[in-house]
Amino acid sequence: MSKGEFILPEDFPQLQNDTFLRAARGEQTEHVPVWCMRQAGRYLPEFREFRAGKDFFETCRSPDACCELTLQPLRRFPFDAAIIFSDILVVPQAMGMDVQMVPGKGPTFPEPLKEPEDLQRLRAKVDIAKELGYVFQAITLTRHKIEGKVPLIGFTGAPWTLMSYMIEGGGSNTHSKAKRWLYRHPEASHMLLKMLTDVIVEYLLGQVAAGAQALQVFESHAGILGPLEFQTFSLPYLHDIARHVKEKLKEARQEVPMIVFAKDAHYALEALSQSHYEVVGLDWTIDPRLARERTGGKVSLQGNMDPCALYAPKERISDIVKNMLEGFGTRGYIANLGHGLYPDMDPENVGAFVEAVHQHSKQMVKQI
Ligand SMILES: Cc1c2[nH]c(c1CCC(=O)O)Cc1[nH]c(c(CCC(=O)O)c1C)Cc1[nH]c(c(CCC(=O)O)c1C)Cc1[nH]c(c(C)c1CCC(=O)O)C2
Repeated sequence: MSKGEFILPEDFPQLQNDTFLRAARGEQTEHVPVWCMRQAGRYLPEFREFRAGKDFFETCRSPDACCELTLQPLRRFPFDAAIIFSDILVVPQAMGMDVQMVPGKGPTFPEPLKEPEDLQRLRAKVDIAKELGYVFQAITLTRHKIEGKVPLIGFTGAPWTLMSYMIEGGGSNTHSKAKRWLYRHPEASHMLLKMLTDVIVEYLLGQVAAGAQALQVFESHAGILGPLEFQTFSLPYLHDIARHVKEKLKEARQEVPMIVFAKDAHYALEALSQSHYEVVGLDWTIDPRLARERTGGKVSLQGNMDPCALYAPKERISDIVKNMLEGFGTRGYIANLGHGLYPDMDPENVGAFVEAVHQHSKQMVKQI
């Protein structure tokens, strides 16, 4: 696929269930759509079996494997959307950094960025089609193989979250190495965030050209910033991403809803609801009614059941879901967890969550 060449929607099987897309646009649907972050993941025995003995990023680079892993959860549960199997750390790889997934430890950068001079190690101009073409191929293949059952979501990490990984070199409790840059090297920090933003915009446009029907931007490390730091080092870049992606899509007469998930960013709810994203994703620490109030009906909301509620017995899950639905209401709402599924979660309880969302929301819609 050459740059700027758009595959026409009619090339793909027709979409049969558009509840997710309609809810993202703020419309009333017959039932509340539901999907789960990390729905393609280790809680599924078939996922563990398929991934066994294979390197994580090798798997990410195989379009066939990504397609299979994306489809696995759909064979079990009536999810209303699929998310392409990949990882946010393919972007730092595309910029020239080595990233490995170490079993039991998680993502690891053998040579993280230490000082501003290290920015010179990054590719100044990234050939997105060359470096990340495998993700685009995975999306196109999956969009065909999904046979129009549900929409396919593409995604990226947000600049601050990626920057923090690139400097920390892996997971961290304090993120103090990355935050040190913000306080000590603000100019170099902005330089890096801008570089990431440029790559991310092209990457997301490539995903849409390849067939992604919605885009989610993961600012997973928002909560580690305070309000002022978020306003300075995260929000402007989240804005720029949505603005530039939408501008380009408009030129190509395409419309794709965008979701921003800034985990633990309570303080930024109002700002996020005015940041050009159709949907704001919420973690479980925010009360649904309060979130509606603070976002003032400007955006659709997505979330936000505590993933750990899936450890509860099924009847209790049903009650928790009912309560959540009553808090959010059924219009302009996409049910999800407040973060990803954990590997030790019981697939049966995930099924109970999905069923409870559909069942309770259908009842509620009938009573409107
Ligand atoms: C921070 C982050 C990463 N990756 C991602 C984020 C943002 C979301 C969040 O806040 O969790 C995003 C991501 N990672 C993965 C997906 C696939 C789609 C889906 O959600 O189903 C998505 C959307 C696959 C994956 N990415 C990863 C797995 C598990 C590892 C495996 O399959 O071997 C999956 C299914 C690995 C990964 N990748 C990353 C981490 C922290 C880990 C876990 C490491 C561990 O616990 O050992 C970085």
